[in-house]
Amino acid sequence: MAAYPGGLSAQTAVVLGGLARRFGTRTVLDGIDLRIPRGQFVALVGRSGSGKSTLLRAIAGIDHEVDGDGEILSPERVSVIFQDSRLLPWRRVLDNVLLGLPRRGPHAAAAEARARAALAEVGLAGREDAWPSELSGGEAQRAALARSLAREPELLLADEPFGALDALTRIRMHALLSEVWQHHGPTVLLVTHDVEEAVLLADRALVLEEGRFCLDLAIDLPRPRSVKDPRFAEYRERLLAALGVREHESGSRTQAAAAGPGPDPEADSPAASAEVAALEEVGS
Ligand SMILES: Nc1ncnc2c1ncn2[C@@H]1O[C@H](COP(=O)(O)OP(=O)(O)OP(=O)(O)O)[C@@H](O)[C@H]1O
Repeated sequence: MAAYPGGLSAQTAVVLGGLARRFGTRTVLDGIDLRIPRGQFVALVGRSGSGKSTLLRAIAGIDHEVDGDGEILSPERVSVIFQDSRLLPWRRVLDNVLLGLPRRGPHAAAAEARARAALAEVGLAGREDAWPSELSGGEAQRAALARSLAREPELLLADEPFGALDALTRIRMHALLSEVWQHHGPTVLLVTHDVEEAVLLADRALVLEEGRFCLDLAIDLPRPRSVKDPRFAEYRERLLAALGVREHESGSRTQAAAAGPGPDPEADSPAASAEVAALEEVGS
């Protein structure tokens, strides 16, 4: 990626001009223009294979084979979380959160305090000495979020971080991410299949289709947000329409516009459904 003419301003976290990515003869990203203001929560939605992860990897600086112009906050201010927690199994939870942070010297005590505070913030106080194998899927993702928070990122890139979680855990994670964003105010780019996740959490939803954005939608809903708000349904329908999904195909709740991992069947039990309904207000 070449430097962007004009570069980042103090108000901008990401700026891309004509970003392209080809794999052999196949063009996956075809001239993406994007400017993300600092502090904005952006959801990146698209069908499976539309190039969401490819775009996130380009922004994260993991993929250097991209063409076009762009400028992103420097890597030490960017943190990435993935669908799997990527915790190192041979390190205890606290040591995972401390990865890459100073363990010795004048900044070690402050780093450990930040790591412990981040674990407390995600509800894992008391689990610092656990091994990753002792955590549930949701706890592991919370530990991954803590690892990001401990770095105090200005840009948080999240590639379907809740995609492998059951419905109930996913809703709890929505509330947690919403709180974290409101408390710390990082810029967030969240890749998701789930249009309801996008409308619950984001200020802006981008729909990627055939290598370009076919919709750039400002989501102007007050927080805390509820799926029961009639305007919520309007945003949801607009996103589904952009994805080419008709209402009767979309199902009742949080249906992915494209194939993704299904919810845990146990989460659809009557007790779980009641809890889901109670939890559906994010950020409340
Ligand atoms: N390293 C690679 N080599 C060749 N093709 C690739 C490579 N990485 C991605 N692709 C292709 O690029 C396209 C976009 O992939 P990408 O993972 O970005 O899609 P996605 O929108 O994130 O999909 P999903 O929602 O299923 O995760 C896919 O067709 C994929 O096969």
